Amino acid sequence: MKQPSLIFLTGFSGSGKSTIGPLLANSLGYDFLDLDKEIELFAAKSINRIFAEEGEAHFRDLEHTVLEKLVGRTELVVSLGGGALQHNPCFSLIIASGTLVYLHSSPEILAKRLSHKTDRPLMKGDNGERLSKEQIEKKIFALLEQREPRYKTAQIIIETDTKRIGSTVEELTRKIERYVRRAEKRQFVNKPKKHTKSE
Ligand SMILES: Nc1ncnc2c1ncn2[C@@H]1O[C@H](COP(=O)(O)OP(=O)(O)O)[C@@H](O)[C@H]1O
Ligand SMILES: O=C(O)C1=C[C@@H](OP(=O)(O)O)[C@@H](O)[C@H](O)C1
Ligand SMILES: [Mg+2]
Repeated sequence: MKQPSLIFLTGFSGSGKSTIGPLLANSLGYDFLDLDKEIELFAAKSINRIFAEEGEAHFRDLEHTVLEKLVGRTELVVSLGGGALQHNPCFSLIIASGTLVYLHSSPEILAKRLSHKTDRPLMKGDNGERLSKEQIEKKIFALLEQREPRYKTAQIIIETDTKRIGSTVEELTRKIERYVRRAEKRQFVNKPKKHTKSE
């Protein structure tokens, strides 16, 4: 059953899911999980090593395995990895289980935030070499074109480029509280009535 208060944060690498997630959970009074961190605990190895030693397909299977353990929970914020929605079993599970929130950032801002990072295997060259900011921007444009359609299926979409992190958290808290209240009310109204013996 879909749990409106099970909040999934999606968006491209660098959009702020892992940074904003815990702050948002605290503001909502919810628990928080970072799916990448849960995968690293489950696999007992870093994401870079999973990609290097077992490949992206295995990483996507791990994403699904770990996601299955947390669906059904309520009052929880989950920061997804940037590619989770592209794997059909994960996408189906996420949209059936909770509320999807898309943190939208421009490719230019994403490239700026990612240009000094080494912990995103997909932002490296084919031989694992570091890329220039321009090469990263090119990769972002290509991947975003593939991924944006599923990001945009989110029930809540928020711009992060020009806002301070605190403002994004405040705006998201208001939007999510309003959305969850209305969704839970709809579920209550549509809930099949129990027939008493006298009827
Ligand atoms: N709204 C923001 N403004 C400025 N820097 C940000 C913002 N969101 C994230 N960052 C920075 O961008 C980098 C990536 O953020 P992160 O939360 O890891 O993104 P994701 O989990 O979506 O890949 C981090 O260094 C973080 O501090
Ligand atoms: O874009 C992707 O496919 C990925 C994004 C990463 O998470 P972040 O979005 O937190 O960087 C992590 O799941 C992995 O490196 C794959
Ligand atoms: Mg992250």
